[in-house]
Amino acid sequence: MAQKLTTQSAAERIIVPLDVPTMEDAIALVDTIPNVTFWKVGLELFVSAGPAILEQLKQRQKRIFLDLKFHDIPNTMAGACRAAAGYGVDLITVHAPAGKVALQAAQAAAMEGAAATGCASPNLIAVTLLTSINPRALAFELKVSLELQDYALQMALLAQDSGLRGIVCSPQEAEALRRVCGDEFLLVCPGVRPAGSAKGDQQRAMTPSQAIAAGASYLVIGRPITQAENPATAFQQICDEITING
Ligand SMILES: O=c1ccn([C@@H]2O[C@H](COP(=O)(O)O)[C@@H](O)[C@H]2O)c(=O)[nH]1
Repeated sequence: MAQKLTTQSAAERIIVPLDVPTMEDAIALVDTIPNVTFWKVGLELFVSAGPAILEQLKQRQKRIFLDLKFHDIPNTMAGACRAAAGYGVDLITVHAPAGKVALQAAQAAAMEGAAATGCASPNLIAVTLLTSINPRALAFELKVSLELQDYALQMALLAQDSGLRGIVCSPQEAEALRRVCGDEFLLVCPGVRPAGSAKGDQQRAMTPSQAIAAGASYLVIGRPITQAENPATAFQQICDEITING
């Protein structure tokens, strides 16, 4: 039976993305929600602010998910992961469809990059299928003939066979993937929406407590928190929802 979470342990399972255009906006947001312990730096902020934002987060003793979703040939993936691991971040993303040789090279290079800089090894995790893709887009735009759940499973197994520590997946696939990939494999789930909040571009969403019950290791929850009138209250309400309904 799943263990009941306390409010604090619920808070530690939520990663909040800093999807903002500047370093100043990012720092303001971090300081607005002091109870958030795990922040995600994605493409928008890293392209605009560079690695200096990672230093700011470390100074505040925050955990960091560097979500740059590398997808390239093996040599380039390896170089990017080696460099990213040198920042001393906790999680790094790549795309699973880059293929086994690229994923293995990325995993080995991340370990080398961490060792060379004396940083703790990051967990490299692979995006199975973006949570903005629905079954129709998978079939008719991406021309993938597998059912969405089967495709996500194949990508998860590819990541696991390549030696990665986990995946990014929708909470809708989490239960099946947890069953197949086992308890130690990290399932990091975006596409999480409290009941009644706008889905935006997320196509395969679940509520926070449903996602935890489905087996998610971490939830990535952005706009329902960061665009709320009071982000700290919105974060607290999500922690409470997980604690009460989980
Ligand atoms: O499949 C994926 C992979 C990454 N993301 C990222 O998660 C957050 C979600 O933000 P919301 O505001 O809660 O929608 C965002 O930074 C994405 O880049 C994802 O949504 N889906």
